[in-house]
Amino acid sequence: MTIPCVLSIAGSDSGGGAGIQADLKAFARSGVHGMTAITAITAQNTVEVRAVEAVSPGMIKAQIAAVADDLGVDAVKIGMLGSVATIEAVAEALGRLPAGTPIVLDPVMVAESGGRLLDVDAEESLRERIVPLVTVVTPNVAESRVLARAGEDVPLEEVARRIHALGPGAVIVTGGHREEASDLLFDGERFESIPGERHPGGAAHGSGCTHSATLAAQLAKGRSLMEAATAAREIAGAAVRDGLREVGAGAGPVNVLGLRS
Ligand SMILES: Nc1ncnc2c1ncn2[C@@H]1O[C@H](COP(=O)(O)OP(=O)(O)OP(=O)(O)O)[C@@H](O)[C@H]1O
Ligand SMILES: Cc1ncc(COP(=O)(O)O)c(N)n1
Repeated sequence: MTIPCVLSIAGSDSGGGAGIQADLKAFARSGVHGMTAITAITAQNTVEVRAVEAVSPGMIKAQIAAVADDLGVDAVKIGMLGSVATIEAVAEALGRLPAGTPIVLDPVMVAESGGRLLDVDAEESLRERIVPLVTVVTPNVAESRVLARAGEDVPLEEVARRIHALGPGAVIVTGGHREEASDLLFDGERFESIPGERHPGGAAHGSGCTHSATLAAQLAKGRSLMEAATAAREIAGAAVRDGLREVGAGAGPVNVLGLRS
């Protein structure tokens, strides 16, 4: 039996809580081989994003082609993209992957600590160039309202419908910032609520990255969208519950591998 190979196209978090670093831990948790195409390097900790440096579009495309040409890509997770130039490079590279490769997009916009991770002028490119290409997009509530251009008065179901109309296969609005912490899945026909316990005392820096990386890993393993979404909710929730509250002065990193010394 060959192990699935899953590619994360995302930014590096020097604090190890989110981004590429979270994705590799989540891939290991789901028992797949993780590969990376780094889009940007952030100088970041649990309190703030101090600096961001984009990787060149040519180097991003080269990383994706290098792994696709040799190891093969059974699923993709996309996280921080940052700028219009990066979005163009990633859209081009995705077009060269075999048709039907599952692609999960976590539309990262702002870090939990508040720093911007997507240029405001890149929101439209994300909507037009990436969202229509993906199998499933996993915004949190705030990101879903930006993607759908919907204010607070629009019900979440309608927000999900508007995002689906942009062209992805499905939408999962994640519930970390909702009172009941349940995720909402819309596949274009039906809504499914994916419930789970809320862990208010946990540590949630990297929860969205962990969720989307787990979703990609589970799809690479051949799970259905509902099975993969259920596993991603469970694993991300447990990673928040077991999160490293004592690490850093801000929101501590999630702990998807259940590490304790
Ligand atoms: N306090 C919590 N208790 C239980 N589950 C949580 C909690 N916070 C987040 N989750 C779960 O983690 C996953 C990610 O959700 P969330 O809405 O936090 O994403 P996000 O805001 O994009 O995360 P991030 O800010 O790390 O990018 C979802 O499945 C969500 O239900
Ligand atoms: C490189 C990178 N990618 C994604 C996030 C979002 O994660 P969070 O919202 O938990 O800060 C981040 N902070 N840094």
